[in-house]
Amino acid sequence: MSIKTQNLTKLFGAQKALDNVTFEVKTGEVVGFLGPNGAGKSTAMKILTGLIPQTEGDAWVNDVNVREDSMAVRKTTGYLPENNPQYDDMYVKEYLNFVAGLYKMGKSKNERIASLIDQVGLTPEQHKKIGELSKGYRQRVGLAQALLHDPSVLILDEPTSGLDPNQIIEIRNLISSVGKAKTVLLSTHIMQEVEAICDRIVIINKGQIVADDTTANVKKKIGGEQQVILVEFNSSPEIKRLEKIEGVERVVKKEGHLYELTGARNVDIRTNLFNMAVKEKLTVLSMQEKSQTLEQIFQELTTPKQL
Ligand SMILES: Nc1ncnc2c1ncn2[C@@H]1O[C@H](COP(=O)(O)OP(=O)(O)OP(=O)(O)O)[C@@H](O)[C@H]1O
Repeated sequence: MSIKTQNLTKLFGAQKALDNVTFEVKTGEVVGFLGPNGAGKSTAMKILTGLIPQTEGDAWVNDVNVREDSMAVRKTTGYLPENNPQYDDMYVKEYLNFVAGLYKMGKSKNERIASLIDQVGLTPEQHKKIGELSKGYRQRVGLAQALLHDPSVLILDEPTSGLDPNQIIEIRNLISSVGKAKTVLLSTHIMQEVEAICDRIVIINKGQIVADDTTANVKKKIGGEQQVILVEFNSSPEIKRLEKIEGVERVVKKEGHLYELTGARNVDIRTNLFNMAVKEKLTVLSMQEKSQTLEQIFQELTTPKQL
């Protein structure tokens, strides 16, 4: 197991930023850490990288207890903090050299820096001062800094926040490619990001884990009780006729001759719908099951239910 937390709790004064948080990231996995603002993502990441201590519970990176040996953890962990603080007056290479010095990287560092500058796409901007770089390029410097000592574990706090759509895709591709050989825990608010690059998601809300599974399983579990069928006819039958189909609980007419039928999953609505269409001489042009998006699931798990 590359990352493990057990009953991790963090109090800031009276506020519980983390409340008994237990999760694991297996070696080689890319896991998305999701949650609304203030959910506790950055706090958990700071504890995992040894920046702040937990109040209770334990955290391990590569089987090393973070509280017991945070220096050993730092050697095998690359961390991109949320605000990616860097020295604006330093040149890109100068900064990476400085970080390499902190890791006591020795002579190999020049070669490593040159290859990372290429890998993260910093080549055209490598001669600039960090303060002169756009947000996307600053983020690349942050990633290069996190990758410099070739860590086996990467902890990335909102790596694509504030980037334009092209930069988001570039940084995502970069994470995907470096993620092939590393264990990655990345926090994000962007659901597509999780679907695009993560093997699994851990969703946290108000300091507590509310989901921990593969994206597909989370979708199945949360959106699993109901099925939604989109059906298009070549005419517009009355809603009442569709409501009579066995298993259908709700019908919503969409644009044109398109309808959305919702019902319990234990009845095969599609077969019943098809049989009814044949019987009533309705022509079905298309029929498909609509899957719940990760956004809807995230909303369901992290917003208080209306009474
Ligand atoms: N140093 C601190 N002192 C006091 N409260 C803090 C401190 N750091 C974090 N908190 C509080 O802990 C809670 C969790 O914050 P955290 O930054 O971990 O959330 P997050 O999930 O990373 O949010 P975001 O998505 O907005 O970055 C918040 O309510 C925050 O205000």
